[in-house]
Amino acid sequence: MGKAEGHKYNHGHALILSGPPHHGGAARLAARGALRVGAGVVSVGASGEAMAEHAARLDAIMLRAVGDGADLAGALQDKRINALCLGPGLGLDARGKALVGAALDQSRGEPRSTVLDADALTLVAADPALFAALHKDCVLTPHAGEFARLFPDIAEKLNAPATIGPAYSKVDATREAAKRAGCVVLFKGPDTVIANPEGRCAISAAVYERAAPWLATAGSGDVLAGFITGLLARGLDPFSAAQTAAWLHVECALSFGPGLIAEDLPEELPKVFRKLGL
Ligand SMILES: NC(=O)C1=CN([C@@H]2O[C@H](COP(=O)(O)OP(=O)(O)OC[C@H]3O[C@@H](n4cnc5c(N)ncnc54)[C@H](OP(=O)(O)O)[C@@H]3O)[C@@H](O)[C@H]2O)[C@@H](O)CC1
Ligand SMILES: Nc1ncnc2c1ncn2[C@@H]1O[C@H](COP(=O)(O)OP(=O)(O)O)[C@@H](O)[C@H]1O
Repeated sequence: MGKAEGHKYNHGHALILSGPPHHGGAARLAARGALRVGAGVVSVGASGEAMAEHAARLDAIMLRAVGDGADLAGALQDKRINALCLGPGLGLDARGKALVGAALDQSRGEPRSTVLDADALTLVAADPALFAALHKDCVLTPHAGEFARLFPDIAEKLNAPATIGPAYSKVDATREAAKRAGCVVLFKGPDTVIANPEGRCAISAAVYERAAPWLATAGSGDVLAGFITGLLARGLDPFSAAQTAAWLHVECALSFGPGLIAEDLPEELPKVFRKLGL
């Protein structure tokens, strides 16, 4: 996690796509998370109408005009952009859907590491073609509601009362979902489960001495999506990026304590890194 050498582009360029004007907070939270976790460059991609709002709120984070899917495809000609995040505050309109389609389009060659969260998950759940376009460098970060939209049959099995043992668990559900999606799935909650399509699985539990109920605050999931995107930009593989981000997310909450709001999470990272000796 330490930054031993190199210039900013050696630490990756993360692009966070934002949605309509007046809904930019979630994307800015994700961008701040990506920057604090160590991506060398972070940009927010916004439509023309949303640029002024972002410009008034961003300094170290750069801004790039991304009006539609073609603009995103154009931006991705820049191979230094090595991680994408779509979903936080993206919206469910035609532009949001076109951006998710362009992000997942593999016809340009090597697929980009891509975090799909929030509205992007709802869009993927509603469109079989988008679901089919998911690839091994994607990370899906559903909460329970989004998980049920994406994998209704798996959620039904998970939520059914167990009549004979062993019960079908959140670990079973997340592994099955990752296999079906063909990518890493991070199923959020106090008992966050991360699985990859090959069956590898990790649990990031925020319970007992690691209980962090303050994480149940608007926007904390957006910051987690940003942490994962930043770690992907830094070159971690999807499973390691998701696992490390989930652990750091809880560490930041524990370090800050009660009263936490989403904005505090990225700002707590330097303290957590110092404690780790980085
Ligand atoms: N500061 C900002 O700018 C912020 C902006 N944000 C942005 O807002 C947009 C909408 O995001 P969203 O999360 O509010 O709505 P969405 O997921 O579409 O539906 C929520 C419904 O799902 C259900 N549900 C079931 N289980 C659940 C669970 N574990 N956790 C949560 N929900 C659960 C539940 O239904 P219920 O269980 O109540 O029947 C609930 O009514 C999106 O773009 C996001 O990025 C937010 O990130 C906040 C900060
Ligand atoms: N009681 C809890 N204890 C620990 N972590 C929690 C708790 N409730 C929610 N979280 C975590 O907080 C985050 C909430 O994300 P999400 O539901 O997407 O909210 P938002 O859309 O407002 O950002 C997830 O990382 C989840 O694991």
